[in-house]
Amino acid sequence: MVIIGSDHGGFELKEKIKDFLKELGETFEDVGVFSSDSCDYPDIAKEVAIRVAENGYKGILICGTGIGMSIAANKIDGVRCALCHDAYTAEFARRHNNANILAFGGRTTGIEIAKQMVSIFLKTPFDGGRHERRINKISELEAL
Ligand SMILES: O=C(CO)[C@H](O)[C@H](O)[C@H](O)COP(=O)(O)O
Repeated sequence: MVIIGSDHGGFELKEKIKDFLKELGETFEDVGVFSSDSCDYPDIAKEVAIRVAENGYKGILICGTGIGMSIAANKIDGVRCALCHDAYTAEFARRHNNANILAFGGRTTGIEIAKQMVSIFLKTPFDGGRHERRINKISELEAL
Protein backbone atom coordinates (compact mmCIF):
# COMPACT_ATOMS: atom_id res chain seq x y z
CA MET A 1 0.00 0.00 0.00
CA VAL A 2 1.23 3.46 -0.95
CA ILE A 3 -0.15 6.58 0.72
CA ILE A 4 0.11 9.62 -1.52
CA GLY A 5 -0.56 13.29 -0.84
CA SER A 6 0.29 16.74 -2.06
CA ASP A 7 -0.41 20.39 -1.49
CA HIS A 8 -1.56 22.68 -4.30
CA GLY A 9 2.03 22.97 -5.59
CA GLY A 10 2.16 19.22 -6.16
CA PHE A 11 -1.45 18.55 -7.09
CA GLU A 12 -1.02 18.21 -10.87
CA LEU A 13 2.00 15.94 -10.56
CA LYS A 14 0.21 13.85 -7.91
CA GLU A 15 -2.63 13.16 -10.32
CA LYS A 16 -0.13 11.95 -12.95
CA ILE A 17 1.71 9.82 -10.41
CA LYS A 18 -1.59 8.18 -9.43
CA ASP A 19 -2.03 7.11 -13.07
CA PHE A 20 1.49 5.71 -12.98
CA LEU A 21 0.79 3.78 -9.75
CA LYS A 22 -2.22 2.22 -11.50
CA GLU A 23 0.05 1.21 -14.42
CA LEU A 24 2.42 -0.39 -11.92
CA GLY A 25 -0.46 -2.26 -10.30
CA GLU A 26 0.19 -0.60 -6.94
CA THR A 27 -2.60 -0.20 -4.42
CA PHE A 28 -2.70 3.37 -3.12
CA GLU A 29 -4.69 5.77 -0.97
CA ASP A 30 -4.82 9.46 -1.90
CA VAL A 31 -5.23 11.61 1.22
CA GLY A 32 -5.50 14.84 -0.78
CA VAL A 33 -5.50 17.54 -1.77
CA PHE A 34 -8.19 17.20 -4.37
CA SER A 35 -7.84 20.55 -6.14
CA SER A 36 -5.15 23.14 -6.82
CA ASP A 37 -6.66 25.56 -4.28
CA SER A 38 -4.04 26.95 -1.91
CA CYS A 39 -3.57 24.91 1.28
CA ASP A 40 -0.97 24.16 3.98
CA TYR A 41 1.42 21.27 3.27
CA PRO A 42 1.91 20.20 6.94
CA ASP A 43 -1.73 19.08 7.08
CA ILE A 44 -1.15 16.59 4.26
CA ALA A 45 2.33 15.58 5.42
CA LYS A 46 0.79 14.65 8.78
CA GLU A 47 -1.90 12.45 7.18
CA VAL A 48 0.60 10.55 5.05
CA ALA A 49 3.28 10.28 7.75
CA ILE A 50 0.96 8.90 10.42
CA ARG A 51 -0.47 6.24 8.09
CA VAL A 52 3.03 5.20 7.02
CA ALA A 53 4.42 5.08 10.56
CA GLU A 54 1.45 3.17 11.98
CA ASN A 55 1.03 0.61 9.20
CA GLY A 56 4.46 0.09 7.65
CA TYR A 57 3.26 1.45 4.31
CA LYS A 58 5.32 3.52 1.89
CA GLY A 59 4.39 7.13 1.16
CA ILE A 60 4.77 9.75 -1.55
CA LEU A 61 4.57 13.48 -0.76
CA ILE A 62 4.66 16.28 -3.32
CA CYS A 63 4.67 20.03 -2.68
CA GLY A 64 6.23 22.83 -4.71
CA THR A 65 9.79 21.79 -3.92
CA GLY A 66 9.30 18.74 -1.69
CA ILE A 67 11.14 20.57 1.09
CA GLY A 68 8.21 21.57 3.28
CA MET A 69 6.64 18.12 3.01
CA SER A 70 9.87 16.35 3.95
CA ILE A 71 10.53 18.63 6.92
CA ALA A 72 7.02 18.14 8.24
CA ALA A 73 6.81 14.36 7.67
CA ASN A 74 10.12 13.75 9.43
CA LYS A 75 8.62 15.15 12.67
CA ILE A 76 6.60 11.93 13.02
CA ASP A 77 8.39 9.11 14.86
CA GLY A 78 9.24 6.19 12.59
CA VAL A 79 9.18 8.27 9.42
CA ARG A 80 12.24 8.58 7.23
CA CYS A 81 11.14 10.90 4.46
CA ALA A 82 13.69 11.48 1.71
CA LEU A 83 13.58 14.50 -0.59
CA CYS A 84 14.86 13.11 -3.90
CA HIS A 85 15.73 14.66 -7.23
CA ASP A 86 16.74 11.77 -9.47
CA ALA A 87 16.98 8.00 -9.80
CA TYR A 88 20.22 7.85 -7.82
CA THR A 89 18.90 9.66 -4.76
CA ALA A 90 15.69 7.61 -4.85
CA GLU A 91 17.69 4.36 -5.03
CA PHE A 92 19.97 5.23 -2.15
CA ALA A 93 17.15 6.63 -0.04
CA ARG A 94 15.97 3.02 0.04
CA ARG A 95 19.27 1.13 0.02
CA HIS A 96 21.09 3.16 2.67
CA ASN A 97 18.39 5.10 4.54
CA ASN A 98 15.47 2.67 4.44
CA ALA A 99 13.33 5.72 3.64
CA ASN A 100 9.62 5.03 3.89
CA ILE A 101 8.39 8.25 2.28
CA LEU A 102 9.58 9.71 -1.02
CA ALA A 103 9.20 13.49 -1.37
CA PHE A 104 9.73 15.58 -4.47
CA GLY A 105 8.68 18.86 -5.97
CA GLY A 106 5.84 19.48 -8.35
CA ARG A 107 7.51 22.71 -9.45
CA THR A 108 11.00 21.24 -9.72
CA THR A 109 10.54 17.69 -11.05
CA GLY A 110 9.34 16.56 -14.47
CA ILE A 111 6.97 13.64 -14.87
CA GLU A 112 9.57 11.27 -16.38
CA ILE A 113 12.05 11.78 -13.53
CA ALA A 114 9.20 11.52 -11.02
CA LYS A 115 8.08 8.19 -12.52
CA GLN A 116 11.63 6.86 -12.44
CA MET A 117 11.98 7.84 -8.78
CA VAL A 118 8.64 6.29 -7.79
CA SER A 119 9.40 3.05 -9.60
CA ILE A 120 12.87 2.73 -8.06
CA PHE A 121 11.69 3.77 -4.60
CA LEU A 122 8.95 1.16 -4.54
CA LYS A 123 11.06 -1.77 -5.75
CA THR A 124 14.44 -1.19 -4.10
CA PRO A 125 15.08 -3.03 -0.82
CA PHE A 126 17.08 -1.75 2.16
CA ASP A 127 20.70 -2.98 2.11
CA GLY A 128 20.82 -3.51 5.88
CA GLY A 129 24.26 -4.32 7.32
CA ARG A 130 26.14 -1.23 8.47
CA HIS A 131 23.15 0.89 7.47
CA GLU A 132 20.95 -0.84 10.04
CA ARG A 133 23.18 0.51 12.81
CA ARG A 134 22.84 4.03 11.42
CA ILE A 135 19.06 3.77 11.06
CA ASN A 136 18.88 2.63 14.67
CA LYS A 137 20.85 5.71 15.71
CA ILE A 138 18.33 7.88 13.87
CA SER A 139 15.52 6.14 15.77
CA GLU A 140 17.30 6.88 19.06
CA LEU A 141 17.15 10.59 18.22
CA GLU A 142 13.36 10.39 18.39
CA ALA A 143 13.59 9.81 22.15
CA LEU A 144 15.58 13.02 22.85
O1 LIG B 1 6.93 23.99 1.44
C1 LIG B 1 7.22 24.25 0.31
C2 LIG B 1 8.52 24.84 0.03
O2 LIG B 1 9.43 24.27 0.89
C3 LIG B 1 6.32 23.91 -0.79
O3 LIG B 1 7.00 24.00 -2.00
C4 LIG B 1 5.02 24.65 -0.89
O4 LIG B 1 4.35 24.01 -1.92
C5 LIG B 1 5.14 26.12 -1.22
O5 LIG B 1 5.78 26.81 -0.17
C6 LIG B 1 3.77 26.74 -1.49
O6 LIG B 1 3.95 28.07 -1.91
P1 LIG B 1 2.76 29.01 -2.38
O7 LIG B 1 3.43 30.31 -2.76
O8 LIG B 1 1.82 29.16 -1.22
O9 LIG B 1 2.07 28.35 -3.54
